Amino acid sequence: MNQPIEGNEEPYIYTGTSVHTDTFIRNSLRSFIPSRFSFNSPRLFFNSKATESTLGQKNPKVVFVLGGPGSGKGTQCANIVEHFGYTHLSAGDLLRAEIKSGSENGTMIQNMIKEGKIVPSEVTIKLLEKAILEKDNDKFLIDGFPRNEENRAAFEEVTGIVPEFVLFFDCPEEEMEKRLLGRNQGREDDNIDTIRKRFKVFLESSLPVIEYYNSKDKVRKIDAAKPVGEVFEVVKALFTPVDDKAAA
Ligand SMILES: Nc1ncnc2c1ncn2[C@@H]1O[C@H](COP(=O)(O)OP(=O)(O)O)[C@@H](O)[C@H]1O
Ligand SMILES: Nc1ccn([C@H]2C[C@H](O)[C@@H](COP(=O)(O)OP(=O)(O)O)O2)c(=O)n1
Repeated sequence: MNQPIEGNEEPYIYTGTSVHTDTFIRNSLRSFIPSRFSFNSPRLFFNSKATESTLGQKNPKVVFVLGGPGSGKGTQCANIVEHFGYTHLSAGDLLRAEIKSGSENGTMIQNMIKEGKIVPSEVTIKLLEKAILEKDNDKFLIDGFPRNEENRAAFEEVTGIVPEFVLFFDCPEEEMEKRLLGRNQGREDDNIDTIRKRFKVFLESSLPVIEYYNSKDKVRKIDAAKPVGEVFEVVKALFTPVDDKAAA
C-alpha cells in the first residue's frame, strides 16, 4: 500500500499533517444536524454532557485499530482480546447490529454500508459510547473507527477520549480484495463493486486520519500482508509493554 495517493508525489503515509479546528468540527457536523438545533458545539448537539462525565469517570484506555477493509483488523482483535483482556468493539459490527435491531436508522445505515460510505458520526459514536459504558472493562479496542476526520474530531470532542495508540494494519489492495472475496460471512458489502468503493473511501477518507495520528506519534504500523500468526507476533510485542497484567 505504499503507493502515493493520486496527485500526490509523496508516499501517502507519514508525510502530511492536518490542522483541525473547531471550525472544521462545526462544518463537518452541520451537514447532518437538523436545522431546529442551534448549533454551538458538538457537545450540545450530542447532549452528551452526562455521558461524557460518566465516560470521564470510567476513563477507559482506548486503542484504535485501523487499516483497509480486509486487512485483518477483526482477526487480530480477537487475538488481542484473548491475550491481553481488552474488549473488542467493532464499529462495523455495532452498525450491522443496529440494522438488525430494526432501529429507525437501520435503512439509512444499510444503504450507506452497501455503497461503501461512512455513516454519520452521530450514529456511530452513540453506539460506541453505549457499548463502552455497558462493558465492565476499562480497556477497549475500537476497530474500524475513526474512519474519517469527522469521526475522529467528533469522537474526541464528544467523549474527551484520546487513544493510547493507533494500530495500523498495512496491506496491499490485491491481498485485501482476495481476503474479502473469500471472507464468506454473507456480508452484503463483500462484493467486488462495493469492495472497490470501500477501497476508494479508505484512501480518500481514512488514510488522512492515520496521517493525523502519525503526526502525534501515535501510529504503530504493522505489515498485515503476512500470515495471521506472524502478524500477531508483531502485535503482541506492541501490547506487552503497555499492559501490566500481561507482563505479570
Ligand atoms: N494475515 C492474514 N492472512 C490471510 N488471511 C487473513 C489474514 N488476516 C485475516 N485474514 C482473513 O481475511 C478476511 C478478512 O479479515 P478480517 O479480520 O475480517 O478483516 P477486517 O476486519 O480488517 O475487515 C477473513 O476471512 C480472515 O480470516
Ligand atoms: N466508523 C465506521 C465503521 C464502519 N462503517 C461502515 C462503512 C464500512 O464500509 C462498513 C464495514 O466496516 P467494517 O469495519 O465492519 O469492515 P471492513 O473494515 O470494511 O472490512 O461499516 C462506518 O460507516 N463507520
